[in-house]
Amino acid sequence: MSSEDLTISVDSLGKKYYIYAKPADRLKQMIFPRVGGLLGKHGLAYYEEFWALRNVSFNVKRGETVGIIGRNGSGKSTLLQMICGTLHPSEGSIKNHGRIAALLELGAGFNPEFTGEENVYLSGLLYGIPEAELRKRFNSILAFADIGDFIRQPVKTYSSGMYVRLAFAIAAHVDADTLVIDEALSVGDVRFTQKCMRFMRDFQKRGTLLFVSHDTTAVTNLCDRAIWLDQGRMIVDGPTRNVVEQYLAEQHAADRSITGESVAVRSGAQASGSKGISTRTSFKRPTLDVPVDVVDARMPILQDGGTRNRVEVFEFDPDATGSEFGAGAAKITDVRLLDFRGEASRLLTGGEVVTLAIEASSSQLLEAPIFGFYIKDRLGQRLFGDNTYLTYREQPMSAVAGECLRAMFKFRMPILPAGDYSVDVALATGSQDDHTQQHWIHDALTFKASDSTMRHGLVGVPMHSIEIQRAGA
Ligand SMILES: Nc1ncnc2c1ncn2[C@@H]1O[C@H](COP(=O)(O)OP(=O)(O)OP(=O)(O)O)[C@@H](O)[C@H]1O
Repeated sequence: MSSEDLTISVDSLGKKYYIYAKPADRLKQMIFPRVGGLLGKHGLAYYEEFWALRNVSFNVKRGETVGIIGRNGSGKSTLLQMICGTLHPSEGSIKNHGRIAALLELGAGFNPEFTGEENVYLSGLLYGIPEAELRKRFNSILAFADIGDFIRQPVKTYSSGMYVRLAFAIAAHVDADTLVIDEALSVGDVRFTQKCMRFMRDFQKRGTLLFVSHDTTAVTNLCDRAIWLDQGRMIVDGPTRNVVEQYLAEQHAADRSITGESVAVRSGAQASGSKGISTRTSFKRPTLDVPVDVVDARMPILQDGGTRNRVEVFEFDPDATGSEFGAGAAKITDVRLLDFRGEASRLLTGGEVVTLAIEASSSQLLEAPIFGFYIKDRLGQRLFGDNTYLTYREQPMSAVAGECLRAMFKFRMPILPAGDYSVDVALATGSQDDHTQQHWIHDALTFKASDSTMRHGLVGVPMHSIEIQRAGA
C-alpha cells in the first residue's frame, strides 16, 4: 500500500500510567526515584505500572470508516487521544496525514469561561481556518449546532447535549480529512443524532472516519471495518459484521459468567459438534392456514414477471454457518424457511407468508426455552426478528434431556431490496431480560433477494391496501 493511500498509521502503540497507592507515594517517587516503597511487580518503586494500551498496530486507508468497540476501560479513548495528538504515547508511533478534527470526551477542546461564539473562533483557528473564513462559516456552524442564544453564553453553562452540538458543528466545518468521534452521539437527542449520522454518511464520501461507540448497531451501520479492544489489547481487526458478532458473543459469555454459567464462544461451525446429531425428528406437518383475505391483493402483480421479488433460500448446513456460541444445554439441529404450503422451498417471494422452523435437541433438562431469530442484511444490520418468550411467558415449557423441539415463526416476508440476507437463530433459557444463550448460530440460513422493485429503505412492508381518495367522493 503506498503511503499516499494511508491516513493513519499506528505502530506498536502503548500508553503506560503509573499508579500510586497513595498521593504521598508520588512525591516520594519524585524525590527518591525508584528507591524504597512498595515491593510490587516493579521492584522497589513507589508505583505500579499500568498499561492502558499496548502493542496496538493498524493502518487506516484514505476514505475508510473504522469503528472502535470495547467495554468500558478497554483503551478506546486512550487510543483516539493519541491519534489526535492530545496524549503522548509511552511507546510506539503514530503517523497522520491530513487534518484531523476530533470530538473527544466532553470537556476537552473548549475554554469553559469563553462563550460558544468565542470558542468557535478559538477552535477554528486551532484547526488552521483563517478568521475571515470562520466569519463566513459562522452562520452555518450556528445553524448546525442549533443552540439559539446560548451561543453568547459561556460554555460552562451548557448542558452536555449543547456542548456536543457545538463541538460537532465546529468539527463539521473545518475541512477535516479525518474525523474522529468518541461516543459523541450518546448525549444528543434523536434529531441531533440523525443530523450527525447524515453528516457522517456524507463525510464518508470524501473523508476518513474513526468512530468509537458502545452502540454496535451504529457501528455496524456506519463502518466497513471495526477494531475490538479489550484491556488495552487489540483482539480483532476486520469486517465490522464479524467483529461485532464476536464482541457481542463474548459479552454475553462474560455477563453469564457473573452468574456462574459458562457460555462457550466458537468461531466458525467446524467446532460446533452439531454434526452427528440427528436432524430427522418427527414433527407433525405444519398447518399453514393463511386466511385468504390477508393475502395482499397485489401479490399476483408482485409475482408477475419483472416486478417479482424473488427470495432464493440456501439450505441449512451446520458446517457452513457463521460463528456460534452458547452454554451447550441444547443444539440447534435444523433451520428451514417454509413456503405458504409448508414446504421447504428454495424459492420464496417477498410479500408471501412464510414459516421459519428452528429445530433443536436438548442434552440436559431445559427450563423455559426461548427460541428466537433475526433477519440481517449484508452488513449485519438486524432488520427484524422475534422470539417465543411472550407466547410462553405464563406457561413456560420445559424439555428433558434428549428431547427435540421445534419452533415455528409464521410471518409475511417483507419485500426486500435485492441483495444477500442471513438468519441468526438462537435457543436460550430463562426470561427476556435474564437468559442464557444455549446455542446461537450466526447466519444459520442465507438467502438472496432479487428482481426487487424496492430501491430504498431496508425492508418493504407489504401493504394491506393502497388507494387514492377524492375529497367529497
Ligand atoms: N490518567 C490516567 N491515569 C491512570 N489510568 C488511566 C488514566 N486515563 C485512563 N486510565 C485507564 O486506562 C484504561 C483505558 O481507559 P480509556 O478511557 O481509554 O477506556 P475506554 O475504552 O475509552 O473506556 P470508556 O468506554 O469507559 O470510555 C482504563 O482502565 C482507565 O482507568
